Amino acid sequence: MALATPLRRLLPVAAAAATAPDPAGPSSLNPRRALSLRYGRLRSSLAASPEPRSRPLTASAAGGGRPTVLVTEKLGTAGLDLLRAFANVDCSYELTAEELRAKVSLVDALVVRSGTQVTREVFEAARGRLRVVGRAGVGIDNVDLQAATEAGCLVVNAPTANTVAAAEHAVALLASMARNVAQADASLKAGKWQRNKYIGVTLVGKTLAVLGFGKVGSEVARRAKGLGMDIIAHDPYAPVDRARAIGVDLVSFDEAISTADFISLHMPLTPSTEKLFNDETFAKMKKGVRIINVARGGVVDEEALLRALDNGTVAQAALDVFTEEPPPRDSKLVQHENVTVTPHLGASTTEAQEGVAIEIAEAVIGALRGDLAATAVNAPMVPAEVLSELSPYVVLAEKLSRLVVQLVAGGSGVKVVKVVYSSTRDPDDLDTRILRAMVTKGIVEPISSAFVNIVNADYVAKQRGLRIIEERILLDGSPEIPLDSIQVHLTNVESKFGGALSDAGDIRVEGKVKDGSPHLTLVGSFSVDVSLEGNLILCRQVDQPGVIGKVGSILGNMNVNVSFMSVGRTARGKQAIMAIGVDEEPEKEALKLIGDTSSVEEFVFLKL
Ligand SMILES: NC(=O)C1=CN([C@@H]2O[C@H](COP(=O)(O)OP(=O)(O)OC[C@H]3O[C@@H](n4cnc5c(N)ncnc54)[C@H](O)[C@@H]3O)[C@@H](O)[C@H]2O)C=CC1
Ligand SMILES: O=C(O)C(=O)COP(=O)(O)O
Repeated sequence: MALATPLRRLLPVAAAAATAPDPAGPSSLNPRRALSLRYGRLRSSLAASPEPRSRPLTASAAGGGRPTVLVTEKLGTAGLDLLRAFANVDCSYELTAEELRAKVSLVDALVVRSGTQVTREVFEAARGRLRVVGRAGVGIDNVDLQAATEAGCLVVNAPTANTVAAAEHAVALLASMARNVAQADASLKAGKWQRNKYIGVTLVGKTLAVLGFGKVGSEVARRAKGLGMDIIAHDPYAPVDRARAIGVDLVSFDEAISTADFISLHMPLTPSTEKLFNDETFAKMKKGVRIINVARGGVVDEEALLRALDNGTVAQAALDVFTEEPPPRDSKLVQHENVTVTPHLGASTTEAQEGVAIEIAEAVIGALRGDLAATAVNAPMVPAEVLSELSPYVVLAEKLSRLVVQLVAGGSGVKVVKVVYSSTRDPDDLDTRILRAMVTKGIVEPISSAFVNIVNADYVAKQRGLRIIEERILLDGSPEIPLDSIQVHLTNVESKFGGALSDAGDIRVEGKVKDGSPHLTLVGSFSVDVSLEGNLILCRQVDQPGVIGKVGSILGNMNVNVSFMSVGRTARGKQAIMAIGVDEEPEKEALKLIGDTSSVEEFVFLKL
């Protein structure tokens, strides 16, 4: 079975890592990244930029050291071992909502299953410290994703390790419902022998409609085919080819529910699937239909199901999930004689729980280290190869943006940022979402208390009324190198350094990656070439002998080490810009002396 393979390969490797944690850090703990579709390291994508305002995910908010992970529901031991090798782990089960809110501000990551409601109040109570929520399973309907995104908190799930378990449980419910296994078992244990009462129905030749033809749904279809059933499926987003390959016809919702003898639900709970099964839809079903729900209770209007069971439209139902979990003790649905129930056991096999625990532990550790998780639910999914290729440009985009925003004269209010990418690559071959996020980070963080990362960049930009316009210049040449240069323009703002204005009146800077590190290559209309490291002084002067020496001596006399210097001029004897990289921040006195130097017309000190 295709789905079993990654899991089989994962378990021995991860178990070895768990027994022999790498003392140097968790880098050896994530071998699976190479096996499945994982995403490469990208420190600044999540937080780890060198600026003090950023909060590296590895450091606890209490001041460095190991991060702290709160686990609120039972997790497989191999996953816990992985977490413990990397972080302080607090396993506190069955917390009340109030207890969870009290604890969450003390942790960097939270690991939950379906039983913990991670609400907006939880994110608010975290007061910015919580960086990652790991959902050890598939459904993330118990996590307020919008609130997580606004808080810049990454949500990751473990989408593959429990697929087979959920599919097997659906098939178990299908067969036991058809043969009244649970009811007959209870009857016999109560001392009865009711062979006539528990006559069942056969599965062979019956039509099963799979609603939601994703990972679990397609595995259910595969298995039910083996039982001799005819399978149809409805899923507005499923590829026809995948269905055809398993011998399943994709049909409309109405056709699926009106022709099926059995209906198995496998879609997520979302606003559009909530109570999708209601009086109206039950009325369209074949009389005597049987329903299995291993997805989410909320996709069914439970009152309507009860009515459909009572009037015989639905002959039987098998339910693993409920709108409210656990359901009320006196729930008429749970007590109904034609309903078979299990307490949300779909993912509960030993194998699935170990797999899920490892899958989520790896995702949480990766996220805390600053990797982009493959299973991020509220961040753009950028493949590993793309990330590793773009990583120097990610640094460049952020540095250029940090620099350009410092050139704005106070009170101008940045509203529009134009980012121009020059590349030999076709636009379809260059994914710039991560670069755009870093531009937002670079623009917003120096001028506000906001913390921006890949998770919340677009949200923060929108909230602040900041428009990021991306443009492309297609260059001739080989597409091996993803980008030649990045320009960042700020339009409709005044600059405190006139030399940074382009002919169009925008503040404009351009950078390139040289030998893997970011360089500033253009300021306004002046070509320069300085490494974007440390701090930078930009001076505009009339090009004439001696100016460089004078400024250099002022810095030298003040013990400020010059790391780079580059001069760009329009023409000999005309305007020039001197870009000086300095390791230390010069004293005010030194800056004043630079300003007083004859021929220096303006200057600005910038922190990168
Ligand atoms: N009972 C349990 O313990 C478990 C429950 N689940 C639940 O099963 C569900 C499916 O899980 P996976 O297959 O892993 O997810 P998946 O994301 O692979 O598949 C879900 C499918 O539902 C489809 N879908 C979305 N809206 C739909 C609609 N209106 N009508 C029909 N199809 C629609 C999607 O296109 C997707 O193909 C989730 O709700 C998950 O939480 C999963 C594992 C264990
Ligand atoms: O993975 C899912 O969506 C599940 O429903 C499993 O939930 P659980 O982790 O067993 O609480």
